[in-house]
Amino acid sequence: MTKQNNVVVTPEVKSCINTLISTVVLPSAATAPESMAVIGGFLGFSHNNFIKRLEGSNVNGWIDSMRAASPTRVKSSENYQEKCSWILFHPSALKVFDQILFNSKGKQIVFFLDYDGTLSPIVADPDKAFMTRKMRGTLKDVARNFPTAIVTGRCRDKVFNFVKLAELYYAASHGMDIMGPTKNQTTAKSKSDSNNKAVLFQPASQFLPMIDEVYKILLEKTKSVPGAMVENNKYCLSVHFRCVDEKSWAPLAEKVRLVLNEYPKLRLTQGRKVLEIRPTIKWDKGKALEFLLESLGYENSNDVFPIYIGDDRTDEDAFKVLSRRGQGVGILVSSVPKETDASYTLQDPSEVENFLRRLVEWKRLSSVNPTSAYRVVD
Ligand SMILES: O=P(O)(O)OC[C@H]1O[C@H](O[C@H]2O[C@H](CO)[C@@H](O)[C@H](O)[C@H]2O)[C@H](O)[C@@H](O)[C@@H]1O
Repeated sequence: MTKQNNVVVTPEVKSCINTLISTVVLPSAATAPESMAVIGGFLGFSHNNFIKRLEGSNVNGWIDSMRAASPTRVKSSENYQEKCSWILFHPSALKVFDQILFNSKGKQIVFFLDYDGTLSPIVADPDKAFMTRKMRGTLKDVARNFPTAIVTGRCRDKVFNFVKLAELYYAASHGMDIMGPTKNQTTAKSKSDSNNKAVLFQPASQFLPMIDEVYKILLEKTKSVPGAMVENNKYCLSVHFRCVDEKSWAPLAEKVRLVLNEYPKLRLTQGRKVLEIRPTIKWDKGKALEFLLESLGYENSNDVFPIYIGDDRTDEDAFKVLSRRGQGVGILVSSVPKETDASYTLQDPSEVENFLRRLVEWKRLSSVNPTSAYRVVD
């Protein structure tokens, strides 16, 4: 493995470069894919069709964005070239595992993990997004070795019922409900709630009545759309359209828009086949990450190496924070090219489990024999 201009050149990357050189750098005019361009010796491509913000756009914009969440298949050759370009800039975290370890040298690794699509596979029924037993075991070991937080759009109770580990931090409802570990002593500044749990921060409490009200209205308004489902995530709401026929996406989006017109203090964002309704406060997963780092005593510290793993658009706020701070790494879970501020990728939750397991194993070896700490642990 070699490193050129910040791009890690694995054999896979090398093969991609060769393919790209033959098909893009020296293309015949007829075959050059429109979306790709040679930029300063490197290859880039337009991702505009992958991400569009819903806020402020009209209903047609919303529908485009809902479609963009599941891009239609491009021709397989184009798809391969696009993927090659993407892999160059966002290599697999498993392939650059040693480099990540090297960069974390002497620093405290802190884990931030999204839930749906990261620790559990995406399934049609949100109530059945179970984590495997293997993942839970690995997560338990991760938390034994590193401060670990689940950062999710789900409400705290629901995600806790899936994860069932009291030793973790939970930043639920897109970070609007942050709780510390209840099992072991935590160094984070906390106060106790009525159940004697270490509640750290709930910046949107005043929105609870409004969210409840809108939940009831949306349940009523969307019940005529087959497959639509409204989920109450306490400080935010999810309107799922994964099981809705594409023909009904526009009417569904219109119904949601009409309801939100009456609530200017709520905003709409989008996740994976889901419209997310949230308070307009300036709070997101990125802010939650910063809050937790501060609570752990790493506000202005260079001695910390946060690793954030997530699959969703909402995780991009956290990737941006890491890239702005120049600290740690963001890892996007995706098997297809997406616009992202993450540095690395993992394909699916089983690769996430593999990555976490390797870090636990490295930690075990390094405490047994500190000199072996930065050797490959395959
Ligand atoms: O921040 P996350 O932990 O990724 O939560 C984001 C949303 O995840 C859930 O929805 C997603 O997963 C479902 C189960 O696999 C899937 O059916 C749905 O299409 C996905 O969007 C959750 O149900 C939402 O409430 C979260 O906001």
